Parts: sequence; structure tokens; C-alpha cells
Amino acid sequence: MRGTNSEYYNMDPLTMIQIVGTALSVGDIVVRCITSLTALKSRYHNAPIIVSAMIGQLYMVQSALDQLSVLKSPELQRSPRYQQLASQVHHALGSFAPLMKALEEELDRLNEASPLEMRAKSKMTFMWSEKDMNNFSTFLDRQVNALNLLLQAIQCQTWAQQQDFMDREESQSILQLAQDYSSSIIGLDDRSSFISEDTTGISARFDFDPIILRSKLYQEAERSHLRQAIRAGRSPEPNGIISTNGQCDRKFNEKNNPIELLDEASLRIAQSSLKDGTSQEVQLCSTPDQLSPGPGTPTTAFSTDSAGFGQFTRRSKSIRSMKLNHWWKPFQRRDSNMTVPQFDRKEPQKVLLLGIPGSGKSTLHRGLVLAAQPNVFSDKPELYSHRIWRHAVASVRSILEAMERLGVPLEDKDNIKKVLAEIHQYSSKAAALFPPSDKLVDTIALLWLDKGFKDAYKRRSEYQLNDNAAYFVSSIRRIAAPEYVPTDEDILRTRTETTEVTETPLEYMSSRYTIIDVPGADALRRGWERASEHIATVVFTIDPTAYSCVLPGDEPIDRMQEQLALFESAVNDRRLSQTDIVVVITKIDLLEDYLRDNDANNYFGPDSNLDTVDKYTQYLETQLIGLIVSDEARRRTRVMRSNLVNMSQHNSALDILGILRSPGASISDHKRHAADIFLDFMSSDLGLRMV
Ligand SMILES: Nc1nc2c(ncn2[C@@H]2O[C@H](COP(=O)(O)OP(=O)(O)OP(=O)(O)O)[C@@H](O)[C@H]2O)c(=O)[nH]1
Ligand SMILES: [Mg+2]
Repeated sequence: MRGTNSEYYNMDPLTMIQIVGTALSVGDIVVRCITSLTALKSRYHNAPIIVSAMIGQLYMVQSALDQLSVLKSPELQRSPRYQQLASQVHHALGSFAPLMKALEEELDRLNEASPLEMRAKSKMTFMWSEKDMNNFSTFLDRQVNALNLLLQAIQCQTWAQQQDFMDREESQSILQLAQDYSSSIIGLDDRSSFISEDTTGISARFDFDPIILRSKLYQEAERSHLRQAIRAGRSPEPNGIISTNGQCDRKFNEKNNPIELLDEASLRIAQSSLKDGTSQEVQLCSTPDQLSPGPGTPTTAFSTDSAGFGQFTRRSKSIRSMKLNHWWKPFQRRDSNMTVPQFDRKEPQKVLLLGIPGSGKSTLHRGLVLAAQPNVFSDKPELYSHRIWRHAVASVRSILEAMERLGVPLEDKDNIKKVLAEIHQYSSKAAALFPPSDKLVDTIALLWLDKGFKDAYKRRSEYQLNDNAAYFVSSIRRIAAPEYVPTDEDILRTRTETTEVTETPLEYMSSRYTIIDVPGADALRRGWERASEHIATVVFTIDPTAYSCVLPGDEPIDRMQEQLALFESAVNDRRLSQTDIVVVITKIDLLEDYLRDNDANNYFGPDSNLDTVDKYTQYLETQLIGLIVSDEARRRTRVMRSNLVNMSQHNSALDILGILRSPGASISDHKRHAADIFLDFMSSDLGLRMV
């Protein structure tokens, strides 16, 4: 509904400062909810996809709050323009605070339950019904949209522009949706926790409207997000960008959404540009010497040993026969007469990061941002210290739970229940204290020395554990110290699952790039199709430890199979027939331990002889290159091995930038051309191939 300016003044007692202040007051709750959801997810690898989606939504809320927090201008209080805006948005945003409090209570309840009694999936289903998840997620989605709208309106240059923007049908629809749900929420009387002591004051402003409960919008909100997310893999949305909750009511598309960047580094970029009052796009410049790899670079040095080629041929057959539910194949069928993409080199080079979940796309993304803006993380270390601590505690907890399940005792056998209870009690509090008590830190430090604990860690492929659990747990005293300042490496080693396509503009040595990071999870790959338009380079991250992670559960996942099949379908896709391909084998620093703890020959065959990092990585390279069908595509492909996290040695993202700057031949010697790998393979294995 529209109105004259005077009508707006009369109907609204709230000012913009009050609205912004209320939203910011729940910032801590948002952080705690993210932490709780992440803890839930890391404990249950079968956690519904909606849990990941909600983490993504909350990051967006956090980003919006970050951006709002810099808008402290007294003008917001006085200007009639902002008074009008306040009157337009306050109903829509009115139940943001109660929602966050209710969500926190719900998560506390979930986290307080004993984790050991039920299997993950049944527990999640039992404890958090799909309907509740839908309600929270849908409401969050609409609040994110309303917050976005507010941010955009505030940034309008003139009152007329603001009015025009707010009058748009799209804007009105966003406000209406948020407002509808605000009203409906009070009707959810089976969820008494929705209205807590602290929130009744705010909630009471909205009258419960039974008509809304019967409305189409409300009925829509009742639909299953989980089912939608699963369906997403089959039916692309018109704009190709997934809504964080799998629904289509997100009115803002990628272009006009001011908070499209989930990654902290990217968020910082968006924020800094906002502070300057400039546009979203920022110029990140660095010095030329950053391109040359430093001494002791962990990137690859190849030899010409041809170990493992026999298995390569056999293996690739089985990979080709795999059926995958990802976007490349339907697209190929539909688009058989497509023309190859044309690139305008004056535009920023689009770099698309692809790979299975956990392969290192976002870590590389952050590394690229760091290469262009070296202080991007060190500006606000306090943002990360608590998160890193929680990461460490979650890892300890996963190992202890696995010990119970696998029947691996601590050296001090009676101790495990006590320690587990202590850790559980601590980490189930959403507002866990930081810095933690000395007693807790001592307990964790002692655990790391315990033989039983280490034995369970060695069996990490049998349960879900962060890749960098050992790094964090072994550094527990450092990261628990009150004066702890996270290093870039600490931050890069944390895990945050990506749930939406994000695009980050950056400039390095006068070249402009748009880095596109996508969610690896199968159910979230819908956004890939749109993201793959006009791509100059695809960087495919390969997790070499994936062979050891055949996770048990209702549907065992062979991550290595999945990754090779995904690579094969992407690299041979006709849409990428002019695209440079960089294959980055990540986690080289973890590989020696992995090979020791998980014999690769068990997976690839007893004769593979894959007992060293070098032999194994070469074997993997030849498998990958063997999946590329045409010689021409092999010539466009570079392969490198990387440790993406150890910044004190070398930022591997610099090597990628080196390749991006000089497509074609001029790459440094230690990065091999796929065509050469293939030729080596052919010459050393010709007899085998001719048979
Ligand atoms: N030690 C080490 N850890 C790495 C390396 N590359 C990635 N990781 C870790 O692997 C985990 C997963 O990495 P991400 O970058 O989040 O994976 P992703 O491909 O973005 O995963 P999705 O967002 O789920 O698709 C993180 O904890 C990273 O720190 C590496 O080279 N070395
Ligand atoms: Mg990611």
C-alpha cells in the first residue's frame, strides 16, 4: 500500500535509528545461532540440507547487520526521508528479533540433548520437525530480503529515488511477504518458544490474522524446504541462483542484492566499499613481487614416474559408467547446438571455482582475496577468534563421540564419559564462554596426548571430522589464550560450507577478475548453470584425501568417485570448449598423514603401489587427465598441487593468479601442462593402451 509523505509520518512512531538499533541488538544471537547450527552439522553428517541452508541465511543476516552497523549517521534520526522509510519497513522487520531469539532457544534445546542415543538422521528428524525448520527458514529468508531492501533504500541518493525504489512492485512484495509472516508467527501456538519473555513487547505489535493462515502465501511457506532443495538438483530456477532456503520467493537477484557475498573476506570487501560510499566493486591492488613463488613453495615438482597407469584405464571405465545427478548432463542434452562462448577481454576475467564439497574452493577463494588484499583478515581478528575456538571444541567432541561409537577407549578408560560430559556441557551452551576456563583447556591438551584419542583420530575416515582438526586441537593452548590473535592460516583452516553462488570482484596487478565460488553440495548445484556463463577459466579443486572418506550412513558416499565423475563431465562439456582449465590438487600438506593412516592401495587396488605423496599424486593426475577426451582440451589444462592454507610458506593462490595472467605457455616450470602429462603417460604405457 502506498501513501503520501504526511500519511507515513502519522502512522509510524518508530525512527530509523530505532529500527536499525533493534536489528543490531540481536547481532550476537545471530552469531550464536550460526555457531550452534554449524556444531549440529559437524556432529551429524546426515543433517538435513536445510541446516546448511539456514547457516547460509544467517551469514547473510550477519552481513546485512554489518552493513547496517556502519550507518550511524544522525541524519537517519532526523531526515523526513528516513522517517518515511522507517514507517514503510518497520512492520516487515518487526519480528526479526523475536525470530532470532526463538531460533536460539530451539537450537539450545537441540544441542542440550544427548548426542549418543540416536543415530544422526533419526535424531534430527525426531527433534526438529520439518515443519519447524520450514517456518524458521522461510521467515529468515523473508527477513533477509527485507533487510536487503532497507539497505538498498538507505543507499539511494535522493528522496525521489528512494520513493521510486520503495514503490516498485518488487519492493512492495518483499515487504508484504515479510509482514505476512510476522503476523503469522504469532499464530504458531504450538511453538510457545516463539514468544519469549523478552520478545512479547515486540511481537505484540502485530495482530494475529487468521486469514493469513489460510492464504496462499502462508500455505506456500508450509511447503517442504527439504523437498525443494532436493528437487533443486533437477529443475533449474529461471535465474539459476538458488534461494538460500530452496524456495523461489527471493525477489532480489544476484545483480541487485547488496549482500551476495558469504565469505568473510568478501563481506569485508563489500563493507569497506560501503563505508567509502562508493559502489560495490572494489579495487584490490598488490605488488608485482607477489606473483613469484617464494622459496620452499609447496606446489608441485613433477617427475616422470608412471606408477599406477594400469589401474588408470580400468578405473576410468567405471567412472564413466557412473550416473550423476548434477547439472552438466541435462545441459549438454538440451544445448546440443550451442555456440561457444565469446569473451570480451576488457571485462573482468570470470574465474569459476568448481569441485565437490570440502575440496577447497572457498579456501582458494579466500587465498585469492588475500593475495590481492593481504590485510583483509587481520583488520578484525576478534571476528574469528571465537569461531576458531568453537571449531576446535567441535573437533574434540566429534572424536570423543566416535570413540564411544567405535569402542576405542581413552588410555584412562574411566575418563571418557567424564570428559565427554564436560565437553558436551560446555559446547552445548550457545553462548559458550570465550576465552574458556583453564580446566577445559588443560583437559583438551591432555586428550591430544592420549593414545586412545590419537587412535580414534587415525580412524577419522570412519566418521565426520574437520580436515584441520589435528591442527586446531594440537594448538589448543595458543587459540584459547585471552590474547589470541588468529593468523591468516588459522582462518583459512576453518570450514564454512558454501550454500550460495558468490561473486567477488578483485584486481591484481592491473588485471580484473570476478571470482565465482559455488556450493559443492549436490542439492545446491542448481546455481552452477547460471554461474558458468562467459567463464574465462575454470579452476577445479581436487581433494586427494577423498578416497579415504567413504562415509557410512544410509547412502554411503564415495567422494573420490563423485569427484572424478564430476571432473569428467565438466571438463568435456562443450560450453567450456574455450575455457582454460586449472586443476588444483589441494591439501598436499595433509596427504602424507592420510596415506599413512588410510592405505590408498585398499581403494585403488593392491598393486597400485601408492605409498608416497609423489606416487599417489602422479597417479591421481594421470587419472584426471585421462578423463579429458580431446587433445585440444588437454592443451588448455594446467595441473598443480597445492597447500592452500600455509601462508607462511607461500600463498598458492598467487600461482593461480600467475596462470590467469598468462594463459598459454608462460607458466612456471613446476606447473605442468596436462598435454605433457598425457604424453608421458602414452609413451610409458603405450603397450597397455594399444591392447
Ligand atoms: N590443510 C589444508 N586444508 C585445506 C586445504 N584446502 C582446503 N582445506 C580445508 O578443507 C576444508 C574445506 O574447504 P572449503 O574451501 O570450505 O571447501 P569447499 O570446496 O568450498 O566446500 P563447499 O563450500 O562445501 O562446496 C576447510 O576446512 C579448509 O580449511 C589445504 O590445502 N590444506
Ligand atoms: Mg565453499
